[in-house]
Amino acid sequence: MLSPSTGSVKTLPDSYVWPEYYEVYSGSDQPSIPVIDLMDPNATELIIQACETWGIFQLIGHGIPRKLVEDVESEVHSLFALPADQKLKTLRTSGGASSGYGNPPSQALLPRKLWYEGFTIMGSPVDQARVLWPHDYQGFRNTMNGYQKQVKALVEQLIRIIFKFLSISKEEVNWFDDPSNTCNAALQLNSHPPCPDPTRAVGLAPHTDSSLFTILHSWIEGLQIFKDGVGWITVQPIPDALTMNLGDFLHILSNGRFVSVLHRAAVNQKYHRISVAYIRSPPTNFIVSPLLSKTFADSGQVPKYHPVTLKECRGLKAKHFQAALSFVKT
Ligand SMILES: O=C(O)CCC(=O)C(=O)O
Ligand SMILES: [Fe+2]
Repeated sequence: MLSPSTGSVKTLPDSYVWPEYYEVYSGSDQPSIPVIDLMDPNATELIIQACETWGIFQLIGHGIPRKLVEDVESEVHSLFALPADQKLKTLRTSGGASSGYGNPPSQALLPRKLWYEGFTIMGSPVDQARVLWPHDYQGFRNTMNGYQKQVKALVEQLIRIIFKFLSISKEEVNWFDDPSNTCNAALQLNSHPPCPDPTRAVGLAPHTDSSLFTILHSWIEGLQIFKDGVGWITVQPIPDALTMNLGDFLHILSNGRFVSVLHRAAVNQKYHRISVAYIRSPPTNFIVSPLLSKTFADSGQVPKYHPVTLKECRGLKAKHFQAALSFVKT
């Protein structure tokens, strides 16, 4: 996590200097991430194709108003602009509240510090908002609740499209519509202030998400994805688009057919970059197994992964980080 003085430093402190430099592909033939209009009559085929070849796409025509996204961005800036000791009052602790200020769990396994501050919201943000703004928390709470509600409906629409293609029946995913499953979605707010030496610092280290699906928004360039055969590619923000990236659980459910995209966040010298990720996962203890029949009759019916729960997957990630999925492979 960034220390209180980091915002004003002119030189990158050693603890933030990464040994490895991630070159980004800059050829003129750089393939571009699919942009899909949800109102397109062929949206389903385009989404499935993007899931199979990229594991990520940008979505327009999704119906979430620009004004709401702008309000979220503005509330998130106000949150990270608060004094450090105020933010630290909501610090997430192991075994404590799962909402609040803190580092990604992977930080402990990384060789250097991330140029990063994060804030996680599970369920209603009201308790943390009250601590951060004791006299005026309603604006933050209402905006975040409003965004969570709309983005949740959008994710569910997309997951339904994907489940239908995978021929997943209602019984197989009875957890998906269960109203008591409120804790399998998180709003992850990410902040990367301007950095004095962005090529040697890392905002978020390369990772895949332990989710079914993540919906991301940022106005500022910084998200990069790894494409086999090409290398690291920058995702160019498009006005009004939301970025959809698939996580480990759709990869496992599809028996490896859908890509769980490797991605990272780069930082820059000029702008304070904010990103907002809505992360939708299966319930913590629900066992996910590859689906072998029906849609993928051609894939040889050999499961590529053992059945696994989110809890187990998180445990493996906390121990082995990006090597985690190799422990679930058959
Ligand atoms: O900041 C970004 O664009 C990526 C964020 C991300 O990967 C995450 O929150 O898991
Ligand atoms: Fe991510």
